[in-house]
Amino acid sequence: MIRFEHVSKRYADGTMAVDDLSFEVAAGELVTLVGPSGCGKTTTMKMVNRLIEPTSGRIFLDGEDISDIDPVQLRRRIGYVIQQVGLFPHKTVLENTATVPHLLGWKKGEGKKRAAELLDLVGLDPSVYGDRYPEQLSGGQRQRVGVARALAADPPVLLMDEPFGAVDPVVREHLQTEFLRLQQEVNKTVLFVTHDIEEAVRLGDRIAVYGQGRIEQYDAPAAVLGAPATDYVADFVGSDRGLKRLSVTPIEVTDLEQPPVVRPEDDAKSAAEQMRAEGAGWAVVLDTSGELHGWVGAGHLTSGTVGDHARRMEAWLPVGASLKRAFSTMLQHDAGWIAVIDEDGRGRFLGVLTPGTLHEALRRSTAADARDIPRTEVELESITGA
Ligand SMILES: Nc1ncnc2c1ncn2[C@@H]1O[C@H](COP(=O)(O)OP(=O)(O)OP(=O)(O)O)[C@@H](O)[C@H]1O
Repeated sequence: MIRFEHVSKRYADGTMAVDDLSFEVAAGELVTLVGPSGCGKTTTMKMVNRLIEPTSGRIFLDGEDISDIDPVQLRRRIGYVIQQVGLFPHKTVLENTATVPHLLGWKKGEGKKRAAELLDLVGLDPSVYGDRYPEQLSGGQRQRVGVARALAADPPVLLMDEPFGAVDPVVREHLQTEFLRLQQEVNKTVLFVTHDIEEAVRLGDRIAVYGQGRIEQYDAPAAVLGAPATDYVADFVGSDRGLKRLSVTPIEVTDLEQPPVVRPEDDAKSAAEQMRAEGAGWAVVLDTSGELHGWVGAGHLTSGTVGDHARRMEAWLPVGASLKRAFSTMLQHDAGWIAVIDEDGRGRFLGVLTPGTLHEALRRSTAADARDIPRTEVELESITGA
């Protein structure tokens, strides 16, 4: 969808902002550009909508060389969101959002209708916020209007330059979560500039880690964290990259252990014998439909049925949740294991994750496999990254 071919940019004063850049962003992909200040991220982005012209090399949009496209036409295909938002102070939120449809000559009613839909989509009720002026909004709300406005003409491509940079960390995380949900719906091709590796990892399908004017690594978040291509990247992602990687590695069914399973109606004493025979101190209690009922310790099973002694299972997660959530759930409930259930919300029990299997799951890192690195070769300092 977007392809850079040997693109360089040297400014008039001789600064080499971007040096022989080649990379490709697939349709519907969200790529984060991350790196220290001055490494050329913004220059890269502004070359896509021709706010800056490259000194050499070519950029293609959907196979078309963008230097052959009229800049005004080009920008209609590309939404642009920046940190300072740039809302018009004397226009209402609804008018601001309808700016591009208005410029495109849509009928007034159609533009406003579309603007209202988009405000809704970014979590701002148009009946509450539509008639306000930008100064009557919080920083986070203004950013949302910026995103809505960029989406108004439904461009296939979005360029976002530190769009959530000016808000506090809590609002920022909230905006990130909302944006990820929005992206699932609108499925744009997105270039997203940030200097925050956490944000890059959280949002990106792929991350381009910039050194000075160059991309040092272009890979999935788990690969960047699990197998940094250079010392520079390792340094940039931080010594706690093992921890960060927990948040981008999902629990998979193959990670799970299968503990002994008993039923609520089972006789307690025979269940205890069965568990001892298997060398297990506890078992998972499932009802007949395979749903998680709770758990039970062998030591309690002295009389009656298993159901009389079963305890509620507090520590559980759906499959696909991140290993970070798994670890955090273990800590929260002071649990040595957590139950993992079906994603569909019907609660079918799939197995348990223990600290040992969690560690293994982190080792197997899908990204390491994708890069043909044998799992056992993936360096893993420890899950605390020490
Ligand atoms: N118009 C310009 N003329 C000369 N040099 C420039 C110009 N614009 C940017 N630069 C320089 O080019 C380099 C790359 O700048 P760019 O804005 O692309 O970096 P960045 O990675 O986006 O940085 P930041 O995270 O601080 O926004 C920097 O050294 C910067 O000083």
